[in-house]
Amino acid sequence: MAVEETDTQVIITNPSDPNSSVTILKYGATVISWIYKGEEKLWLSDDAKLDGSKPVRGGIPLVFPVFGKCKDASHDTEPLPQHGFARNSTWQFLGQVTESPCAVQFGLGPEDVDQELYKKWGKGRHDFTLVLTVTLADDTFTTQIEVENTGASTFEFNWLFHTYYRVEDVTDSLVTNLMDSTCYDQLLATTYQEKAPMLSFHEEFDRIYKKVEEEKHIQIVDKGKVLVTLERENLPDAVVWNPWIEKSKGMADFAPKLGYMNMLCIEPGHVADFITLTRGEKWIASQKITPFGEIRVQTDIYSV
Ligand SMILES: O=P(O)(O)OC[C@H]1O[C@@H](O)[C@H](O)[C@@H](O)[C@@H]1O
Repeated sequence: MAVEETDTQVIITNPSDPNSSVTILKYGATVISWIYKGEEKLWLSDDAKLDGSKPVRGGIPLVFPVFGKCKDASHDTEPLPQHGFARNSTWQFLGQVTESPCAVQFGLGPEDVDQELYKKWGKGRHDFTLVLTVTLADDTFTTQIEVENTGASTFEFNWLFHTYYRVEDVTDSLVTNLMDSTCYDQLLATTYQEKAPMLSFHEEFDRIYKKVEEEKHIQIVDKGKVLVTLERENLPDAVVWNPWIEKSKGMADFAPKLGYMNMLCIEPGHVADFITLTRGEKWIASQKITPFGEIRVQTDIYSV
């Protein structure tokens, strides 16, 4: 069977390759595993809580309606906790939508969110439907989100696929095609133009790359081999994050303690500013991940 549902999760197996699968936890509609040809591609902490007691440390947590903690006291999302409420709500499994490639959907509405938490967003007046579509094709894995404003009040939101990739050694990993983008370094609280043709990782890293052109495919490269080619639709910003030693030590659900060496987050989103949806409007965005590729150098000046 290509799609198997248990009380807590949904597993998709590629009918043409039993060694390729995706596991999605209903809690947060969090993808917790993507195995391609027998190899796990996502990082999941050994101490990640999968029982709904806190957002999952690893996989692909979903960030909505706010990225980080909103610092603007007058904004609707300001009372919400870091990264909003989608990652810590149990989504409804809507079923399989296509057979080949195999795709499943999950839905979230205000009724699925802890009411105390939900009311922190615009005093509970925003009505919305989120539909997540997870598609496992032979050589690609796609997560797509549709946000619909089903209420009378206009709302503003951020979206982010907080994707944790598994890497062998992060100090050997390079990230391409962010050169020339405007970057906000969250650790230094400064904005500058990225000049490095490839990013490398030797200390804590927490940056938001803004308005990265859709034609640019962000890649993770390890010793000349492309581990990930990431295509984005409607997701102009990309957060690149590694907590390194001290920060990961401070996270109770982060294990093993040297796990920061084996993970790298590349998080496509719309976070540098808010998306506005008026009554009845829909917004759709997706990330498509290919676990290989040719190295492509795409700068603002030339593309190979
Ligand atoms: O611990 P959390 O809430 O899952 O957040 C993890 C990280 O998520 C990243 O997206 C942020 O840029 C970091 O600043 C943050 O530390």
